[in-house]
Amino acid sequence: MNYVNTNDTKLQSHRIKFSTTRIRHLHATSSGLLGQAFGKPTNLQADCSGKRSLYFFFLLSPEGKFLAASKSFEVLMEDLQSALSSRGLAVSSIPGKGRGLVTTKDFTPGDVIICQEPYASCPNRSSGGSICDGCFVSNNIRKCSACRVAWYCGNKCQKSEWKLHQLECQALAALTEDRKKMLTPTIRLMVRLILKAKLQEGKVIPTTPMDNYGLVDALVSHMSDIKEEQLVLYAQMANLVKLVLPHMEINLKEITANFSKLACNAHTICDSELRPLGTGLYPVISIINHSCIPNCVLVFEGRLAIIRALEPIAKGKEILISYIETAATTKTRQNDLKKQYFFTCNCPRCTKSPCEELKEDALLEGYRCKDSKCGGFLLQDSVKKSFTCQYCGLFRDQKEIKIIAGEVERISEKASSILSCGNFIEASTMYKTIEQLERELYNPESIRLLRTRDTLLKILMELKDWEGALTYCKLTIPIYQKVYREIHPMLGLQYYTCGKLEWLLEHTEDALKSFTQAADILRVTHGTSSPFMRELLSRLEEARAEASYKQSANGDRMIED
Ligand SMILES: C[S@@+](CC[C@H](N)C(=O)[O-])C[C@H]1O[C@@H](n2cnc3c(N)ncnc32)[C@H](O)[C@@H]1O
Repeated sequence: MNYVNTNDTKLQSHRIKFSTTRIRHLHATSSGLLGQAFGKPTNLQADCSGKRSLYFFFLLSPEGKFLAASKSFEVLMEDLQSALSSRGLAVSSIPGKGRGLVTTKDFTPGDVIICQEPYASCPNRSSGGSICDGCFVSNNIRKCSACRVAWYCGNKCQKSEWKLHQLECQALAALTEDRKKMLTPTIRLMVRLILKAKLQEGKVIPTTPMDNYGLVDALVSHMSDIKEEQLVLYAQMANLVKLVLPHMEINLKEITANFSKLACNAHTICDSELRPLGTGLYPVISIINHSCIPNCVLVFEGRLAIIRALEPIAKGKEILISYIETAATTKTRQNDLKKQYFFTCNCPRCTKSPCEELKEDALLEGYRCKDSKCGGFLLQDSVKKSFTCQYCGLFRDQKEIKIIAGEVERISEKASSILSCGNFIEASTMYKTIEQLERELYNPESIRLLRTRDTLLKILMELKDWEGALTYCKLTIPIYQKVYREIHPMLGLQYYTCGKLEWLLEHTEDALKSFTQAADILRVTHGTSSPFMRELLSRLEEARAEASYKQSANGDRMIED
C-alpha cells in the first residue's frame, strides 16, 4: 500500500506488519519456555477455541491466582451495545464474516461514525527521530530519564501516561542494554496491553464499555489458521514479554494468542498525511470488517482513531473500511487478505464477472497496446508468443516486451540501491529512464508507472527540483483518479502536493484549483478541525485571495490599456 505524498508518505492500509527478525535469534535461548507455552501447537488451537463465552482475565498474580474473573461476556456486550446505540451503531453477526458494525441511523459523507482511543499503543522506532508516547508528535520531545525508552513532548502527556508508564518504566529500567535492543514496538505494545489490563483490573485505571480487556479478549485470533512457524514466533515473543515482566505470572498461551490478535486486529497509527507513526489496538474499531470498496475511512488525530463516512450510509448498512492497499489487482488483494486476515473477500469488486476482472487487472498491471492512442489492454495468446490488444486486435511480440521488461528490472535493482544510499541525483536519472521504459511497456493507468512516478516525485522534492516534481506529480493524478475512488485520502493528498508545488512556483490559478480539489476530498476524509486541515483551508483562502487580486489587477491593466 503506497500512500505517497509530499513528505515521503508510504502506507498500505492501517494494518500492521510484524518485524520479527530480532525475535528469531531468541529461539535458541527460549526453547525451554517455549515448551511451557505449548504442548503442541494443535493443543494450543484447541485451548483457544470457544474461549469467548466468558471474560476470564488470564493474568495471574504471583501466587498463581486469577487477578480477575470479571463480568460475563454477555454483560460486556450489552454494555457495548448500549454505548454504541447512542452513536447510531450496533454490533451484529454478519454471515461469513463473524461480528461486524452496522448503522442504526443514516450517515452522510464526512460524518464521524465512531472514534476511539487505543486500548494500548506504541510508537514506531523511527529512524528519523522519536515520537511522544502520549500524543504521537515528534517535536520537542524528551526521553524518560529512568527507563530511557519512552519519550514525551511535555508534562501533560507524561502525566496522562504516568499510571501505565510507572509500571512499564520499572520493568524497562531493569532490562540490560541487550534486552532493551530486543524490545520491538510490538513487544512493547503487548507489555503495555498487559499492564493496562492489570491496572484496570485493580481499578487504578477506570474501565468503560468501550475500553476494557473483555473487548480485547473477544477479538478474533485465527489461532487455528496460523502456520506452525508463525505460532512458534508468537510464542517466542510471548516469552520475551515474560522476560520484560519477570515479576508477573504470565499466561503464555494467552499472550501468544494476543500476538495473533494484534496481527489481524491492530492498526498502524498514521499522521494526517498517512505516514506511519506507530501501532494501536482499538477493540471496537477492530469489529469493523473489510471491503475493497469501503464506505468508510479510518484516519487518526494523534492516536485517536476516527472512522468517517465516505458516502451516504443508510440505516441498517454495514460499516466497512479497507484493510489493504486497494490499488491492486483482485489476485493481489485476495492474497494479501488471505495471508494476514484469513478470509476471501466477497465485496462487489472482488466478485466482478471474470471478463470485467480480466480487463481491470490487465489495465492495472498488464502491457499496453502497440498503438499508443488505442488505450486497449492486452491478453496473452494461447501459444504465448504474442499479446493481442482486446480493443483494436494489434499484436505485440512477446520478445519485444521481454527485452523492455528485462531492462526495467535491471535498472530498477540498481536504482533502488542507489536511492537507499541517498544518491538522489543519480537515482533521479535512473528512475526517469525506468519511467520512460514503463511508459512504453504498461498501460497509462498502470500501478507500476504510478509507483515509479511517485518515487521520482519524492526524489525530485529531495533535490528541490520543484518543476520536475510538479511534472511527475501531475502525471500521477489521472492514475490516482482511476485506481482509487472519487473520495479517497490518497487522491486528496496528491492534489494537495500538486497545489503546494504550484503555489511554490507561483502558478496561482493552478494552485487554487488543486487546493480546492484537495479540500473537497479531505474535508470528507479528515474533517475540518485538525491542524493539518486548518492549514490546508488557510492555504486555500490565501490562494483564492491572491488569484482574485491577480484577476482584478489584470482587469485594471486592461482598462488602462
Ligand atoms: C478486524 S477483525 C473484524 C471483526 C471480526 N469480524 C470479528 O468478528 O471480530 C478481522 C477479521 O474479520 C473477518 N473479516 C473481516 N472482513 C471480512 C470480509 N469482508 N469477509 C469475511 N471475513 C471478514 C476476518 O476473519 C478477519 O480476520
